[in-house]
Amino acid sequence: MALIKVNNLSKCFRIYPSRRHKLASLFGIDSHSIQKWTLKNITFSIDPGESVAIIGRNGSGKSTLLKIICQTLHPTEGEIIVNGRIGALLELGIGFHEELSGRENVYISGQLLGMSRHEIEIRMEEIINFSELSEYIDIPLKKYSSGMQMRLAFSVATALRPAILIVDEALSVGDAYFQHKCFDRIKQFQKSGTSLLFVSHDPLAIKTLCERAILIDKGIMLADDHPAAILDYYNALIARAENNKISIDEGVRSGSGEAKLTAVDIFNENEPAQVVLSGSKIKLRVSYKVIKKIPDLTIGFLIKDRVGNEVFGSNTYVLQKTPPFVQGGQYQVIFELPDFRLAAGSYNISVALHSSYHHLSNNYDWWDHAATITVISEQIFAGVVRLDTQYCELI
Ligand SMILES: Nc1ncnc2c1ncn2[C@@H]1O[C@H](COP(=O)(O)OP(=O)(O)OP(=O)(O)O)[C@@H](O)[C@H]1O
Repeated sequence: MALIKVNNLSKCFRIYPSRRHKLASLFGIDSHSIQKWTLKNITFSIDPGESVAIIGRNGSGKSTLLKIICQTLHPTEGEIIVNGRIGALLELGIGFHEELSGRENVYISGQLLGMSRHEIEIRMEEIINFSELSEYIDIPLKKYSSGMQMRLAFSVATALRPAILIVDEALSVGDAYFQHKCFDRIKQFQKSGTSLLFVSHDPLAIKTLCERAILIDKGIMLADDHPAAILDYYNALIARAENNKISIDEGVRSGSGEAKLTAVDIFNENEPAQVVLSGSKIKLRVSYKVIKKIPDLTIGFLIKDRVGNEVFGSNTYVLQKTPPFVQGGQYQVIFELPDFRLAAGSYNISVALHSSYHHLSNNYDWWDHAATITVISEQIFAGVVRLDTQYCELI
């Protein structure tokens, strides 16, 4: 018997132009709302012990689907059958009360997860120990950082081994140490037969924890396959969206236009790539044309992580190279990064044509988010870059 069965499920939200209109709808007066279908005809089932990732771009409907499975939202159409106790770690903040202490929140969210007060009391010490928040457990939650809230939420959600563990992206809020602790517990549960339903943008975590993945885009289920196949599909989807965005949205380009970037492509071991293994050889190919006479040319790139932190940048000026810049010429240059040791995650690359060291002097063309790259890693390390580490013992 399937643990979760989702049959032709659709969800429609009503959007009101104002609070007043929303309030009026409660009294049966609704002339202004519009319908927004967030999920359309989703059908799949999950067997006991199966671990499945839900993958999709922002706003594609993943959280809505999980909330329906957890029964905190009702579907508009279709049915959902759940045969087993759910342990859920949804978006941070759900079921938590800022004014109450950590301990009081454990009682409330534990009960929301179907535990009795007695069951929570028995497990309270273990919940607090796992979260490592004993010093803070009796102060109001509003004093907690988001990482601390995540610790508490995960500890409660996993206090009893559930038949199905549902983890939304909340885990990514925690620090690397606690994330590992969570992953260890998830793996232990999986070994004991718990099914996992996991929403993440982290390809490595998906491949490590799940044997199946479902891709949702704009509320429609596009595919249900092995994680590797789905991640390829997903990356193609992102790349297409990025390209579209760039061609239609001039806001991501700036510059005086004397020289123009025409394409930015990433190659991994000579093959075009969107997903690369940490430590492999990356080539960044920059195509450009020189439209007007310019005094000199510097080509630079800047790699940022998905929250916008600058990870690494360089340019032809600091590399002491002079790229060709004859008026009317069309050129391609390659930046080779032979040991691309970034941590697993998604990065975007901005590229610029300017003069001298910095793009603030004569910015010809600045292309923000010109390319995106997803790094997967077989090695575990903290931070954004894997540095060579030697260990020796002094006797
Ligand atoms: N209560 C609501 N009322 C109206 N629209 C909503 C509501 N909840 C979600 N939506 C809309 O439904 C769409 C899907 O949202 P959802 O949070 O499920 O996407 P998601 O795939 O989880 O996105 P993300 O990766 O950004 O968390 C979004 O356009 C969102 O604005």
